[in-house]
Amino acid sequence: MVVQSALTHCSSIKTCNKPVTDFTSIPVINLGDPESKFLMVKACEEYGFFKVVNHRVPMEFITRLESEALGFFNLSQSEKDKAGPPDPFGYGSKRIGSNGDVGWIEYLLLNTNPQVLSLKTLTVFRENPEIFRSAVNDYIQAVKTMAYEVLELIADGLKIEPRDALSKLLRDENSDSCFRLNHYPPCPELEALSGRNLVGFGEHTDPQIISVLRSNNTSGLQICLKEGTWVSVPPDETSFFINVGDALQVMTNGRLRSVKHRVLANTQKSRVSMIYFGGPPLSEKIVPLTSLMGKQEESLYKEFTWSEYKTSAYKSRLADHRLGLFEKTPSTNQ
Ligand SMILES: C=C1C[C@]23C[C@@]1(O)CC[C@H]2[C@@]12CC[C@H](O)[C@@](C)(C(=O)O1)[C@H]2[C@@H]3C(=O)O
Ligand SMILES: O=C(O)CCC(=O)C(=O)O
Ligand SMILES: [Fe+2]
Repeated sequence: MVVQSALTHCSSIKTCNKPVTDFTSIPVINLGDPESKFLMVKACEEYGFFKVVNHRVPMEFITRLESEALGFFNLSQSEKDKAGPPDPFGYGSKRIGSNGDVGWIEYLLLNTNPQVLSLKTLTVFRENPEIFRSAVNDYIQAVKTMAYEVLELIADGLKIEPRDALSKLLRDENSDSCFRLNHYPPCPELEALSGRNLVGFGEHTDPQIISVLRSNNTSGLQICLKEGTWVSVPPDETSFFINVGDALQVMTNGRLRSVKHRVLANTQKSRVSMIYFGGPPLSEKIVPLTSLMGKQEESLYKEFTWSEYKTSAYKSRLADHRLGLFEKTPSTNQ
């Protein structure tokens, strides 16, 4: 994405006032800590968000994929466009989804099934598609393993039985998961003009069960706290950040909350992020887990399958409160 040509589209991309406080009290979970299951549940109840350290994902997988991603994003615009437009998989620039959202971003959206790694994507790597394919697959495999562990710890912490009630949905061969490589180029000109930041990825919640995010050392990610304050998440290239998604909120009958988040483009440095979105099979009914429900407790949500939710989500704009349509008593906040 060339800065000069992209600037001509700036008028449609939102800007944001910069000063937002740092999220200094971010819950940091060490996967080796015997207390981690309780700390995770507390973090998911309070924020729907936490940082994972001691994750056992080899740093080599992370750096290899980051360098492959940069290799792709540094190609000429016409080369990158051969891997687009996203349908939803493939290369996209500025447009996010198909309902009018735009941001200061370019990205590759991929299917996590190694067999289905989009042919369009591979066309860009004519010279050596296997290098890119194996970097993506090694990374996704390692991150999936960590996501299963995180979901099993959350199930333990919530006393859900069996403990794989959540993780089995991601382990399923029909799991509807996806993977995203995001690149937010710096935009120094804009700051000079207005002292504001361009929105890279507008505010939203992730529709799936859980998202596992890793970025380089460039700031930009912000989350929205319960009372509506936005805080900046200090970047940490050696750790992962976990987002609770809408489906997990429903499966816990609102006990864990899906976190509203957004990314602001940095004026000086480019940000590269990689996110695994763990979703259930399309046919899965998304309902509160019985072992979590009190005797008289009723579901806060109407019954729906992941396929129904996904169809509805993909018709929505980023900032829409997607779960609203499925709440028995529509909420006013969010
Ligand atoms: C505007 C949109 C982009 C999105 C599909 C949607 O219509 C609403 C949800 C968006 C989101 C957010 C999390 C993930 O980045 C994503 C891949 C997803 O599953 O839901 C994106 C969708 C997208 O970029 O296509
Ligand atoms: O790029 C990031 O850091 C987060 C992007 C995001 O929220 C998403 O792709 O859903
Ligand atoms: Fe997201």
